[in-house]
Amino acid sequence: MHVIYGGTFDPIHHGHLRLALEVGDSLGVERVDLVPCHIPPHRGDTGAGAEQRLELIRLAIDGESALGLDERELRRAGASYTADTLRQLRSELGRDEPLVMVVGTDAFAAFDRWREWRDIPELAHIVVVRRPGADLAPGSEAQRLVRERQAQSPQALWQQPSGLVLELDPPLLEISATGIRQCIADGRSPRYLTPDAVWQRIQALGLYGACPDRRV
Ligand SMILES: Nc1ncnc2c1ncn2[C@@H]1O[C@H](COP(=O)(O)OP(=O)(O)OP(=O)(O)O)[C@@H](O)[C@H]1O
Ligand SMILES: O=C(O)c1ccc[n+]([C@@H]2O[C@H](COP(=O)([O-])O)[C@@H](O)[C@H]2O)c1
Repeated sequence: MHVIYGGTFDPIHHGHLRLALEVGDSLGVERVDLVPCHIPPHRGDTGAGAEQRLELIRLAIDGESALGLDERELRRAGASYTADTLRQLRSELGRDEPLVMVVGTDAFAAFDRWREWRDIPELAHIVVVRRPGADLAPGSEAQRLVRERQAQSPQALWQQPSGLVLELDPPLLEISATGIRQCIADGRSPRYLTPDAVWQRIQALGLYGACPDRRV
């Protein structure tokens, strides 16, 4: 089974890292690959450039064998559409290997606005992680997909290559990249929200309004 977890990761934080470990444990896989967006299709400019976000992820997962980094979206020009990423992976993995994408309910709520979203369940399973305050709207396409394709257990995802939606409700850390960017812009330290190595590099690069001369 191949598991990917996509995001803007602007910047990566302990909420992302913890979630990836929780999902990997629940599914029984050895590794979850983080897939940073190059150009997010759905939001404005990022605070840090693609290569900078990538560098921060490398620092965050250094020495952690349960987390990997898949750089394919950064190597592709233009907006990073998930359907393109899954299609590429499917052709590499062959048609029988289970492929899983992980997404929080905040991002999945707008699933029917993703490019070629109807193709995605044919390419991969979807693990939807329930995030507090981001329930799927009743009657939405996202909720319909969860109902119609619901997997009864993580084991079910091992039995077929794609097509199921598994809801997970692991303990989550209430951390957001927006909160971290705001904290730094306000001149406060985001320590303990993101790995120390990430925060040190953010300061050294002066990202998100961090002042390189005033290390905290
Ligand atoms: N604290 C968290 N715990 C679990 N999942 C999270 C957490 N933060 C983000 N996610 C999930 O990680 C994926 C990537 O999220 P993203 O990179 O947008 O992070 P974010 O912290 O939500 O960023 P921003 O605040 O800029 O929107 C999404 O599927 C999102 O639901
Ligand atoms: O493919 C799309 O059209 C699409 C639209 C919105 C979001 N996504 C993906 O959803 C993932 C989470 O997005 P975000 O905004 O929470 O970082 C990330 O991998 C995005 O590429 C993908």
